[in-house]
Amino acid sequence: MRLFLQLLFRNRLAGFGAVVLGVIVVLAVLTPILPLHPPNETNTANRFLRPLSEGHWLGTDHLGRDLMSRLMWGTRLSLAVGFAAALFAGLAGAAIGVLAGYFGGRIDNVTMRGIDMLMAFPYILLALAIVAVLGPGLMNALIAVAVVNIPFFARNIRGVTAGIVHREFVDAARLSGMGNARILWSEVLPNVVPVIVIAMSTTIGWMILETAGLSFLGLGSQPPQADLGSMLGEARSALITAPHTSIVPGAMILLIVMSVNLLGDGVRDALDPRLRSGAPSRPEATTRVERATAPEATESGLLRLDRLETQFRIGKRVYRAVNGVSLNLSPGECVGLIGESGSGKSVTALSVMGLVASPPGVITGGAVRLDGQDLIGAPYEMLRALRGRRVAYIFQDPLSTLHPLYRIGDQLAEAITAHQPVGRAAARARAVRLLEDVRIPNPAARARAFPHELSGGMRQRVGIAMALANDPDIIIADEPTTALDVTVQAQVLALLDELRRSRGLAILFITHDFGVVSQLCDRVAVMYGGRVVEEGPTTDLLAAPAHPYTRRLIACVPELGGGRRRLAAIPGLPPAVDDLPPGCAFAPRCERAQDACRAGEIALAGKVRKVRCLFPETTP
Ligand SMILES: Nc1ncnc2c1ncn2[C@@H]1O[C@H](COP(=O)(O)OP(=O)(O)OP(=O)(O)O)[C@@H](O)[C@H]1O
Repeated sequence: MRLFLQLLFRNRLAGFGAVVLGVIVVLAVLTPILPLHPPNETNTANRFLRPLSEGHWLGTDHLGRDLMSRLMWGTRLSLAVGFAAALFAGLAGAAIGVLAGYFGGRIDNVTMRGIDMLMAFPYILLALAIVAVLGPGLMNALIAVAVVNIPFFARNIRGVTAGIVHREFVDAARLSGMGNARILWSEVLPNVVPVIVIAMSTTIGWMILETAGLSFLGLGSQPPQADLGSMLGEARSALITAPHTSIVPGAMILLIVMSVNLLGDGVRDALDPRLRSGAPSRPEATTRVERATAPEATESGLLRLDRLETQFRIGKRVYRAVNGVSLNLSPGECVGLIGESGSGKSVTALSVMGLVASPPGVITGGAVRLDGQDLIGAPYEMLRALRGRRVAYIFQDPLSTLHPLYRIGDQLAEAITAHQPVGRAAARARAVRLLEDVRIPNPAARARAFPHELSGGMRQRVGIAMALANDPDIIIADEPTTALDVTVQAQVLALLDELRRSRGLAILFITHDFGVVSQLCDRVAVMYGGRVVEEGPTTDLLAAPAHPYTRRLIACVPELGGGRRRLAAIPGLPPAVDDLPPGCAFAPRCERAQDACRAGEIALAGKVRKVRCLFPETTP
């Protein structure tokens, strides 16, 4: 709740809306005890008094009634009707939507066709028809406004529910023996409630306006009772001679609807978890760069990362995800980047092509040089031309990177035409050849399949084919085999190794599996708390790890046939990157740590074997 309020008030307009609406609601609630004239007390001798007249701050109307009093009572009524209509429409629409989306089939068909019929009538005409049948009156206006808004909620919620019911956690609930009612209550509803709240918060303003509209036409509140719409309706005839009688209720409607809408937008942004980590704005096309100067190039290489720093800034917190990483990748070389979850491997990889989402990501220092050319801060068009063509990515879960509604052949062809001026037929033929290259059986037929029709291993091969589509020089593979079983994993690794050798590809391979590293990588860099703590040729590093963290990490790996060896889990937890300790980040978990380790910066020392440790296990 605190986080929600923080996010809400970080959006200044939403905060303004909340304050204005809060004041109006408090005044409306307190109206019966405020020292006001009775709202319906007429005094024709005092007709159309101007604002700031004695005893009547806002003046009087055509019957001499105090406008301030009528405004407060009218606001109270309009707010109550607007909120009640939104609540009614929201609950009824959500109930219909959840049931239709969850049960699908005939229930969905019947209810949604009914909803379609309601939507086929012009909105206001339907409201007028309902009031005509029920008769004029505020309660009937409320019912009419609520009913015409039910389809909006029903359709929205039905769509969200239909998307949720096929998700794995709902299947798991079914498998665990839960009944429909329990699944609806504990699995579906919690996912739908934020959508209902968001839809309600953004429609309350409309409902207040619509009720005011019906009252304006004489179909809502009936004299002498005042709501904002009926006040406007009564003031219509004196619009020119006594404009304040219209301006007062009109300004209040404007204030209420504006503040409700601003607040509703803020609630929507604050409830949307995707917007929580960043300002409610569109992500930038490349990662934002706030770098003072680029460091001097120290070594040459195909891809060279020099003291790269990437942070996430969320409110006042700064997460130093990548904290001065240097790496070198030569043509045909495979470098492994290994470390515990959260050590900054993926953010390092994404920073290379400016793919870290901004906000909240910012590259604050260092350089990424491709053939000597610095890519940090490069124009978007240049990065776009390089992405996929010179540097391609393979991600862990191909199901989330492949478009579910397009055939894989078409997606591959699209990746090709994004960078190469070839026709559709040539791109399709090349797509089939790529599938063949990654050893997919019957590639021509498979090119016509959708991603969900392939097995996990095959999907990952498609991911590799996609990365190869434009003959890149470098592939950055972010845990491409983690989701696969060991046999498929071995096949995919063998394929990557073969492709590397046959095409001279350089590979940056991110993993937390030393077995994979030893199979594939020439060199390996170990990351901890956003920094490289050890680096060197794979065989040397595995045979004699120098950093205590590397040694402990290797000791965590179970060995087949290794007897009843005790698995040594590393005590403690990885550091929070928004609160890194001074000195060595591993010191709090290290049995060799001494005071000097906590005193200050420790350099990555060495030439071929490098280690960032004052008391290494072995001298590299
Ligand atoms: N959008 C974000 N907002 C805030 N912090 C983030 C965001 N993305 C990543 N981080 C933080 O950056 C740090 C590095 O994350 P990263 O994804 O690079 O870790 P990783 O080593 O690749 O882990 P894994 O092996 O689990 O993928 C983590 O502490 C993570 O919490």
